[in-house]
Amino acid sequence: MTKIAPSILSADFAKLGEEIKEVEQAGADYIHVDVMDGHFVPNITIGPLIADAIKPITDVPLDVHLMIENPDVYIPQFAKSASIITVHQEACVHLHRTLQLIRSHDVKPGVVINPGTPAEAIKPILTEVDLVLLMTVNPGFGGQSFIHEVVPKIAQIAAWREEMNLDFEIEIDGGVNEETAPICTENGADVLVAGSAIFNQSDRKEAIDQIRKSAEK
Ligand SMILES: O=C(CO)[C@@H](O)[C@H](O)COP(=O)(O)O
Ligand SMILES: [Fe+2]
Repeated sequence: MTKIAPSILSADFAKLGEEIKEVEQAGADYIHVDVMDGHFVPNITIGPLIADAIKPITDVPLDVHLMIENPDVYIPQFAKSASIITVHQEACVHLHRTLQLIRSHDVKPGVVINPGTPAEAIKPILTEVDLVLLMTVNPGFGGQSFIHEVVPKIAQIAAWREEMNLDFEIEIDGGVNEETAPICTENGADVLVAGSAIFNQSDRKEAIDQIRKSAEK
């Protein structure tokens, strides 16, 4: 079954705990936590203190998406609450070492690439990851439109996974909704991040069910 990871970037931060409980009860598979530093991307969001505060209120694994420069400095802090930590290839000078650092903290390592980065940039480290996250928007903000030109990269990563006999998950992030979800899964995606398509709806269960149903059509 397709996994759904609600991005709390689009939640109401004044009642974040309730928002997380609601998507947990609605069947969320991961809670997607977007961490932005105002340098790697032009926005500032959540730090480790918020991730620590969320952790004890939910049984859903935290999928922490680091959109920050020098992620190595902050990995030990996020490792206290995260089940998965993803780092951008574009932000890592020593990507292989950073992925090993994440695993050394007993957290699943994942790698992310922006829409403008070719799949080839991460081929040499696919053996090191539990998850590949493909951005279908330029990172920094929720509510943007899905960039369709990324779709062939989903299929490419899925093909390499099979050829190399690996079993990492493929996650898609940005502009995922009922219309774009099936395009992702048809091409090999296992996990769909959705922020505005879930939190902008009053009935979060209905929103998650609809995305999952259309993803599996
Ligand atoms: O990482 C990011 C944005 O940089 C995402 O996780 C967004 O938060 C997804 O939001 P929607 O496009 O689903 O509204
Ligand atoms: Fe994200």
